[in-house]
Amino acid sequence: MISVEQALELVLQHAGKLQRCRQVNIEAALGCILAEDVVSDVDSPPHDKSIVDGYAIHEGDLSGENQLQIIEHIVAGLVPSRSLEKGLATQIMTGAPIPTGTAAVVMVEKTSTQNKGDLEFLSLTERSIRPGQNIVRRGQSMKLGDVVLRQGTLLRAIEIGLLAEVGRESVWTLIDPAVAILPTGDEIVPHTEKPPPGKIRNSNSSLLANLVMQAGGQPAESDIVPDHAETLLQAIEENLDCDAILLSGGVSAGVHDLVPAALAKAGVKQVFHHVNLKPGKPLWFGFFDRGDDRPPCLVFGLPGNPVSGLVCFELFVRPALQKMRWMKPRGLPIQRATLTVEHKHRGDRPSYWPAEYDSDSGQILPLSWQGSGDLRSLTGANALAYFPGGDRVWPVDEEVTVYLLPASS
Ligand SMILES: Nc1nc2c(c(=O)[nH]1)N[C@H]1C(S)=C(S)[C@@H](COP(=O)(O)OP(=O)(O)OC[C@H]3O[C@@H](n4cnc5c(N)ncnc54)[C@H](O)[C@@H]3O)O[C@H]1N2
Ligand code: MOO
Repeated sequence: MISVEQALELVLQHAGKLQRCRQVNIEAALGCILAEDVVSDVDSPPHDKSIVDGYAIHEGDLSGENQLQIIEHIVAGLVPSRSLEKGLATQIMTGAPIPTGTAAVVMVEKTSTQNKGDLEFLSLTERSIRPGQNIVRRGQSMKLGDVVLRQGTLLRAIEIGLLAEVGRESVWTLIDPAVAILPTGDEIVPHTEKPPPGKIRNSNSSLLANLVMQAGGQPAESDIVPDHAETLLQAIEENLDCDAILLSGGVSAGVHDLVPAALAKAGVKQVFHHVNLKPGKPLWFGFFDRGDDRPPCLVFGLPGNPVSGLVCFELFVRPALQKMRWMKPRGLPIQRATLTVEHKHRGDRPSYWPAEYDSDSGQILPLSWQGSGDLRSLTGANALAYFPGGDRVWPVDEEVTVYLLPASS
């Protein structure tokens, strides 16, 4: 049986960068991948500006000893109309353009003013003022024509703010990977129904669809596919145009585990079946060549047990979606953490055990978990703790590797 590392390498060998793009308004671009280089149409700041509320002064007055005559008050949105000379000062607000002849700006807190008739005078309490103090030069953070965002960038709030700063109403972005979700099994009923004896609700479609969305994909949930070879084949064929298909169930050794045979019949080429991990061992992976310039449709036969499906998604599907979206296929972030309780590991398979990670203390608590069908215990999990294969007692304070599950905010 291949290892997790070998399986991931094979998955990534077959995952290709998607190329189809669409234009979106920047208001709707959060989480999208930028498909163009973005160039600034302005200098930022657009003028030499003050970074404090205060007074602009001339280089002849940098000693701070002279009393200066205030000649103008520049509030936000105004531009100075008079140049500075020795003995003159202009009141200026944060962000306002400085008058020509300005050598430095002194913060208002380091000044006092005095009226003499119609005239207003400024005294400075600060001495030996540094030339250029409190001034940011035009174009210091970006210049007209600079490439400010590169193709392939994930658009977060920060990048969208920058798009607004360079005047973009819309941008070209990558179309999210289309991911079909096919739940299989005669025992599965829609989650909106009360399951009769022997049946179980379909929780995997909701779980997987939301994992896909969290990973930047566009899920399409299909109806439950019964354990019937022809129906299964048809459901697979209908979805081969997608960028990926996630089947759930029917990949282990049961009499109704029809998925591998149906995939072969649909022309999906098997790359591997079974990976040395727990939970998730029966994972099936293959690809379908779509016969055009698009990368192949990746097909994952996920084990039916919800936690097995979740673990396989995080270890293999997430990195594949990252690669499709031009990102580094890093998968989940990894940390080292110390165990808060002893953990007994049994079995040859390396395990990914649901756990609660505390980033403040760097500690990890493996949860009391009843196995791959027990999704309920994972409501307290924010991580998977990794234990290599082999029977071993892991003592308190021993360091282990943990994979951090994504938070939705
Ligand atoms: N003889 C063997 N039996 C099993 C093996 C094995 O190697 N040899 N592997 C076990 C492991 S490990 C797992 S994991 C499961 C996975 O089996 P399948 O992928 O074939 O999944 P099913 O048998 O169809 O279902 C397993 C389990 O999950 C429930 N399920 C299925 N679909 C859904 C759904 N959409 N929503 C919620 N729950 C679902 C299903 O009812 C079963 O309880 O096989 C072991 N057996
Ligand atoms: O992986 Mo099964 O993956 O042990 O439940």
